[in-house]
Amino acid sequence: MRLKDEFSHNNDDDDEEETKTMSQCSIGALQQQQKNVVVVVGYALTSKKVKSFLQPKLEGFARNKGILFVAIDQNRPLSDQGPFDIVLHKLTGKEWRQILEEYRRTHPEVTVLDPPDAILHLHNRQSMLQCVADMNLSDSYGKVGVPRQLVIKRDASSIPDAVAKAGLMLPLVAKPLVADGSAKSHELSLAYDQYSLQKLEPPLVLQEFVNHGGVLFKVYIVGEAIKVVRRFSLPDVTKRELSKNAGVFRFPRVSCAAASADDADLDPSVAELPPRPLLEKLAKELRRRLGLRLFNLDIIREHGTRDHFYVIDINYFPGYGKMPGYEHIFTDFLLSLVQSRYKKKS
Ligand SMILES: O=P(O)(O)O[C@@H]1[C@@H](OP(=O)(O)O)[C@H](OP(=O)(O)O)[C@H](O)[C@H](OP(=O)(O)O)[C@H]1OP(=O)(O)O
Ligand SMILES: Nc1ncnc2c1ncn2[C@@H]1O[C@H](COP(=O)(O)OP(=O)(O)O)[C@@H](O)[C@H]1O
Ligand SMILES: [Mg+2]
Ligand SMILES: [Mg+2]
Repeated sequence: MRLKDEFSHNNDDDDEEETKTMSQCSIGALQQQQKNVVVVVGYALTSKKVKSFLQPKLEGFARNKGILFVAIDQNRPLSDQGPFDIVLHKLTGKEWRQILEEYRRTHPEVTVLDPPDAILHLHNRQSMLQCVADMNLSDSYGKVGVPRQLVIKRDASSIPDAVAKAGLMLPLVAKPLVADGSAKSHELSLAYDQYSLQKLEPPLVLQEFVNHGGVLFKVYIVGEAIKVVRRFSLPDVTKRELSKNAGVFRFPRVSCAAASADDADLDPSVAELPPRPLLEKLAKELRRRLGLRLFNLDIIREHGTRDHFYVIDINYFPGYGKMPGYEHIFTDFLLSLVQSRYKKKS
């Protein structure tokens, strides 16, 4: 951990002023203004993410706790910037991953949230859920699995046969195999009959649709902290609807809407949050298996059951701005990271 005094930058007695980079100067200047800085967080985020995550309430909170957020300039070498205690990022692309890997190698003292290869694991909707399937979590609080699914790499005409062979039940949710955050990766459809499946565009994952009463739970994880919220989701598909409908229908991003289902008048058996001990266990194990500290899960309860849950999606560095109390949780987490490093050293 960098303590207050180590941070103060005295320009007068610095002979190497000319070799100092712009970002070091500006961090120094910011530190002058913010005397109690203990943690410097470099961030590389999309402009959308900066807007939703780095809200004034977070920056204000952080400032009071001695945390300074500094934008990483992607046009300059990362090593010339900082010094950072933590690097926070959500950018895609091989080039960026290589930059970060190199930086992790040369700056082991910096906590990079999170390792690029661990994030990559979530960019494929098959590997994303593998950890949950392997875990086979089942205890007195409930059971957590993943919907049955099939990966189609190519050749849409083979889908009806492949689905029949695998014994998947309709309706099916068709999801692009790649989940890299692009608009296309969020284009999902619901398929009511086997033959229309030929219209889909591989590579994709075909997942059994699980009726869940139109409500899903978003479980946000920030290190060891967990926060759960309710969101509206797709309504149940009845047997009657299934027999009457045919075709493949694109559906919008229902659960991403800002409207939370937390205050809605819902059937209590649908609205009841998953048991806390079950989520604690799931989150702890996923943190370990995925090697990630910043992610969320979309989890649904099979309608008509009390404790059968399915994880349908895992997202890296999700929309924390929508998580109630994120400014407290996130700043505490950042401080805890630096404190645990400091403890390890002493
Ligand atoms: O922007 P938001 O707040 O809607 O956040 C998105 C997430 O919404 P959520 O927190 O689950 O409500 C969203 O979650 P879903 O995939 O919609 O479940 C994703 O995490 C999305 O990131 P990406 O496009 O997959 O890279 C997130 O988008 P980015 O902010 O990372 O671009
Ligand atoms: N297997 C499923 N059963 C029921 N609903 C699903 C299933 N998979 C996805 N959904 C619905 O589709 C939405 C988007 O799917 P998701 O896998 O979360 O993709 P994205 O990464 O685009 O958020 C979910 O929030 C949920 O409403
Ligand atoms: Mg989702
Ligand atoms: Mg997702």
